[in-house]
Amino acid sequence: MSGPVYDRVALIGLGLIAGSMAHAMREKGLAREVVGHARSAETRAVAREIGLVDRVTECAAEAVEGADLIVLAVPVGAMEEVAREIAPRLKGGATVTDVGSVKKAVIDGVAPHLPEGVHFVPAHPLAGTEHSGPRSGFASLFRNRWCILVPNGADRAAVDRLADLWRGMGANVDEMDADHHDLVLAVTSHTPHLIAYTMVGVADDLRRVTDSEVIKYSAAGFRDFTRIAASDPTMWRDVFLTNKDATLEILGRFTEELFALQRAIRTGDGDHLHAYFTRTRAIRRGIIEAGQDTEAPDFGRAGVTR
Ligand SMILES: NC(=O)c1ccc[n+]([C@@H]2O[C@H](COP(=O)([O-])OP(=O)(O)OC[C@H]3O[C@@H](n4cnc5c(N)ncnc54)[C@H](O)[C@@H]3O)[C@@H](O)[C@H]2O)c1
Ligand SMILES: O=C(O)C(=O)C[C@]1(C(=O)O)C=C[C@@H](O)C=C1
Repeated sequence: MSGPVYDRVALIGLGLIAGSMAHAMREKGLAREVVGHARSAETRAVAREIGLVDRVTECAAEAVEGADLIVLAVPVGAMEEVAREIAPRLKGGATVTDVGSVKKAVIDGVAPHLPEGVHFVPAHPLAGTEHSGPRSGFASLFRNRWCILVPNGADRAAVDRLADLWRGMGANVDEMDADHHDLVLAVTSHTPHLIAYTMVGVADDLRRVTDSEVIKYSAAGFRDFTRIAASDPTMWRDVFLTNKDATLEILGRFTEELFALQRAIRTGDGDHLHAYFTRTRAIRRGIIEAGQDTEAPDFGRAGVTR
């Protein structure tokens, strides 16, 4: 990609995702100017200290003035409030996007506030870490990861331009409708996070029995759970409050399967357990063979046998 995709980009909320976008856009020269708004004086001070963006504003509406692309990078539950605040100052022809982990609730909250002539192209980069805040971003976060756009009838040229920005930051781009996105993410991200939170909570409840052994001897599986369970509480509270139906649907299925496995353990039904684990192992192997786990170590691929 050559040259900037947008002249001025405004980032609202300067945390992990906005910070990573700022680093990536700067590294690849994708925007002529990046303006950032943060609510707290502390975040604004850090953003200035590390030179995260070209200009930091105290007021969200001031940040979006004259911007060609406005990125809402706040927790899902704060999107509507921010949209209401910036709406009167948006430039005609500008594109508003968001990076929220849930799409239907964001569309319902944001779209009604945007004036005619402003394009709204919701997006969700499937990339993150358990860290948050203005120091947590890094330029390579989106490299070889998916970014899902949810155009919802938006102007084609505006959608394609946003797709160019995400590709410029290293992501692969796909499109989906909002309900489908929310169901897929309930399976691949939201419910797994809830399970990790629960498992770490259970271990913590048992800490008097196990002392610190759970942490000391934690094998890779539990260590991964603790990493996931360290994710931002505000962000995840909002995810579950706004993707309620899909998460409850998947949780219902999950508990049915869990009860079946629990029964197999109690009754000593080894065939059931073996057949189940064989099926799930094939799924992991399929992901690696399709080259869809870019972080899998080589020995993971080499270990795939039929
Ligand atoms: N962390 C991830 O793994 C990840 C991945 C993909 C998408 N997302 C989504 O991206 C969005 C941002 O997440 P993040 O990880 O960058 O979070 P973060 O906590 O690192 O940053 C969010 C920032 O928004 C600010 N904020 C909160 N309410 C605000 C308001 N009303 N006005 C202005 N600023 C406000 C917070 O102070 C914080 O600085 C969320 O909607 C999240 O669902 C997160
Ligand atoms: O790796 C992590 O820390 C993440 O959990 C990132 C993750 C995910 O579930 O994959 C979390 C939430 C997002 O909306 C997108 C990505």
